[in-house]
Amino acid sequence: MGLKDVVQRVPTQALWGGLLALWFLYLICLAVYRLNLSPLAKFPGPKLAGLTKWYEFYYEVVKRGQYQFLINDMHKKYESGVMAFRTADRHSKCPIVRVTPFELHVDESTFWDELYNKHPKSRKYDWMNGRFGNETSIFTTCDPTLHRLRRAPLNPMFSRRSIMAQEPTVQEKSNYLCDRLVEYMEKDKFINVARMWSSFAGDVITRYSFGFDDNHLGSEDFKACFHDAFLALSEFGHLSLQYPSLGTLMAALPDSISGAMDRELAKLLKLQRDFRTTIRRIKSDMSDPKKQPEHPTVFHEILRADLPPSEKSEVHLGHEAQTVIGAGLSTTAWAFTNATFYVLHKPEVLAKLREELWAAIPDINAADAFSYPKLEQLPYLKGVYREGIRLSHGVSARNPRLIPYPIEFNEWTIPAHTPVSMTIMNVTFDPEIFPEPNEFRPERWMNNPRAPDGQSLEQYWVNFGKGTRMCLGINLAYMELTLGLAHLFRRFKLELYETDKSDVILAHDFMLPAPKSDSKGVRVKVVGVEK
Ligand code: HEM
Repeated sequence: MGLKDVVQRVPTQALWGGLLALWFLYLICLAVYRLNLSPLAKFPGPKLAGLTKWYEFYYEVVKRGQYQFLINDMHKKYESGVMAFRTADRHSKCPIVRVTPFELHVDESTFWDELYNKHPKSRKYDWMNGRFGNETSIFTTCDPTLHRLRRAPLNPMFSRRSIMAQEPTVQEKSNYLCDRLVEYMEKDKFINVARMWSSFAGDVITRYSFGFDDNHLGSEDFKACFHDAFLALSEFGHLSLQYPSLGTLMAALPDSISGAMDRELAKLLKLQRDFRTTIRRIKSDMSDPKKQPEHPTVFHEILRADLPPSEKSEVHLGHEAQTVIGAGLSTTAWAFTNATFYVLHKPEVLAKLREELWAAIPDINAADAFSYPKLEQLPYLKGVYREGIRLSHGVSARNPRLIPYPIEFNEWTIPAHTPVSMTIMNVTFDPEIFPEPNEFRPERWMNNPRAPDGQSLEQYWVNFGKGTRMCLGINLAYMELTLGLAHLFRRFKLELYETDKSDVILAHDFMLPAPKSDSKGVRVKVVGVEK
């Protein structure tokens, strides 16, 4: 009698009962393994987090981007035992906790350099990189060798020298933004600041990527921008991390159905298709000298680079376009929004900024009035945009790395290949390094400041990441923020309109930071033009 005969003779009910029992047995063994036998079982943290990823699911998906806040609480709640190298206040804090069955999280600012800078062979965490539907881009490529290959043609396009050549575009967009502000003043209408800066940053990076832009700055109330669409995508990311096929499913749905489900997400899905169409067009135009852009663009250069054909496919370059444009737009616009809000919220900051800008730009019509080489030297302006970036976080989510050998951390040995994450805000809001971290204080960046351990404060300037995976667009971000803020505050008098701190403070971590969900946005009115 074969297995088939045995199965046929067993009553169906008993068969299902047996399968269920086996499944329960499997779950019990899994629980025993995860809580007692796994190499991570010795690390502190809630039992539920060590048992199942449903714990994270609940806080990220159901409670909408709350897990990072809970992780911060875990560090306060759990005792690590031996701890003795920071101030007394920190001794009670456990710097390492287990946040899922497979991942550890560290909250110890001095460890940032170790995790992100000292192990070039570390990889990103595959599980975390499927959330945006752009899994072959440089941001989501986990393997360090493949990442190096993909990043190599992009690095020269974002060097300081190449970005200096983009100044005319940033000046043109800044001037256009100012023309639009006059329009709003004449109509006495408020402006949604995040959408305005999103249009600005989006037009700049799209122009540099492809040689044209969609003129979001010219759209009514800046509504054409992708601010809300990228936020919708990043919230959806929490769900598609747990169920990766959902992203593929959404992308396969007709626009009418995805649009009915989530208008902003549907806009983003359409954008993904538009990116592929643009890449296809650039590719087919490559051999026609009449169809070449006047200035080098990111994607023309990648297509000219000596790379394997797979690295020039429409799908891969579509992913790369989504990354470059999405990363260039959302983070920069939110830093701008925070800087704009806090400058207007703190009269003493506005006064100091105005004093510096008026001294540097006595005549706004002079040929070099807003020249970048001049304005990038202004220390207070630099402090303003740095605080805008710091308080806006850049990326609010934890960012894991897997190191291919065991590493030591305090009294702990972290096993090889364990996903270990840290979170930018834990460093940039560390009160020992950034006293009164919630305060917008441009002065903290002036006169070569030092951290309490004697190191330059630059060591803890981690909003752009560190090491080989550090932000590609840092030079462009600095130029946009310097010029955009200088034009805005030198040329206009502005007032906040029905806006307070709760419109910028982080309330949801969707990987991109988001304020309270009923925020109407940071809004301003233009109340005067400066001469
Ligand atoms: C204030 C503005 C910005 C902030 C705070 C910021 C922050 C970051 C952070 C934290 C990362 C992740 C680093 C890591 O994984 O360790 C990153 C990566 C990246 N950023 Fe930015 N970014 C900004 C502006 C820009 C701009 C303007 C661009 C335009 C090209 C850009 C393009 C990228 C790209 C392509 C990556 C992926 C790099 C890689 O994995 O190799 N970012 N950025």
